[in-house]
Amino acid sequence: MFDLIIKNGNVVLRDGVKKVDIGIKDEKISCISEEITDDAKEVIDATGQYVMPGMIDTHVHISEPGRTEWEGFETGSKALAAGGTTSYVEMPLNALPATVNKEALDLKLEAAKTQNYVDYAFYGGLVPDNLEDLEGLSDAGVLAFKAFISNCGSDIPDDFTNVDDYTLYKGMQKLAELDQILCIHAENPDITSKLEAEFIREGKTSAMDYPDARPVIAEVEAVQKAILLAKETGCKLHLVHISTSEAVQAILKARSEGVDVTVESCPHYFSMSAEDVEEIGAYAKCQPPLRKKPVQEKLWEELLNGNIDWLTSDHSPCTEDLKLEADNLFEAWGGISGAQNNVDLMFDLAVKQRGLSVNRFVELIATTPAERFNIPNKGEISVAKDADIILVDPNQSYTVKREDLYYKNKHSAYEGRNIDCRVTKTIVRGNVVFDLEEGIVGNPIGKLITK
Ligand SMILES: NC(=O)NC(NC(N)=O)C(=O)[O-]
Ligand SMILES: [Zn+2]
Ligand SMILES: [Zn+2]
Repeated sequence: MFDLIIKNGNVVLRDGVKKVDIGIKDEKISCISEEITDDAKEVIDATGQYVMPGMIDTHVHISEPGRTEWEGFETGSKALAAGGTTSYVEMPLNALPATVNKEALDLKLEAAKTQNYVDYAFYGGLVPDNLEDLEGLSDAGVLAFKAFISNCGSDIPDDFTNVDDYTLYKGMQKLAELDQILCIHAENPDITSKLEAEFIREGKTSAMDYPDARPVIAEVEAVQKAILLAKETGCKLHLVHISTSEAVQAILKARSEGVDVTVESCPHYFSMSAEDVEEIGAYAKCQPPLRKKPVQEKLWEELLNGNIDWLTSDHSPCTEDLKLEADNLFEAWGGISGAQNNVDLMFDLAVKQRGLSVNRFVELIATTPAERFNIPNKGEISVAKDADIILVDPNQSYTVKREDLYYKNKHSAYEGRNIDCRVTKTIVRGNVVFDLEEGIVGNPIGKLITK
């Protein structure tokens, strides 16, 4: 007797898409077979839909505690569930205090405990003056670490701060010893902050000016620095939200020379360009910036050629006033609320419109991040793995509407956009947590994942 059987779906397995049934028992996938006729407490008919592992979103900012008016674990994890994410890793910045020592992590753990609808894990931060705290964070189970080679732009005392070169060097040495991955936001802070100031002085603050104030070279230079230090220290490196082909190429070159480095990008870099920001406005502002069309097209080539390892949302929410009340785009909060539209949007754009294979898509959203972050029980539909499964209907279309968003602040750069694909069910360890008809189902059953 199974707890749940998913029947008749096009199941995305490692070696191809197959029409098979999936039997789930005690939160795990216990049987995959052409036809399962056994009894089950519940049967889901997935005819006409893809059945794939849920997204593992390794880049989410939930700002709780401390900035709960921006986002919280309950609302954020509901949005993730509704968008087809079954696990996420929470960034060490935007909450107050930032997650840069064990005490701050404990506050996160306490706040997260009873509110998550999907499984979750945490990053620790690497900031100036916390070299002594890295081991404690590692021992407490953070999945990886995060640093900024970029301006964090906050002078609030408990907020996150970017690393200086000394901290980066010493931190990487320490993280190599601890066998931890360091994830880096890479944009040269000197170039970007001084260029931005210059552009503002000259009144050049349009959507098309913004990427020029944070130019491609700022990303490439910071990526090169990170690579150089990773090579020297032996630290495992991951570059987050990469926005340019040039940076991807630098990473590929380093990997071919033996550096242990991976790279992510985000749906917004593929779904919107600087030209679109002119219409959408500050909702679509982020760092690194959305690029102009020709730059974006080169990033698309990298994705389609298999050169980007995985996709993340970089869900970086805020209250609406920080988007709307800024004097100009340069002053608005940089961060896009995107947790709820990753799977459907990218399936539409990459698989349906540009011919990416469904198997490659699943590697990008689930299999590769699970392997890189060493989450051995997730990321794949195979026997004995956690039953973290989503149903994706490639034949449904819908328009993104404010009232359907679960975010604490219901704004999105995608509001009004039509998406030709839809997540219809999200299942976390065998529990349906989202159903298109019913919305969020049941209680917050999300569990902590530790290293
Ligand atoms: N403080 C942030 O959340 N920053 C984030 N903001 C973006 N991406 O615009 C990020 O990941 O850098
Ligand atoms: Zn970042
Ligand atoms: Zn981020």
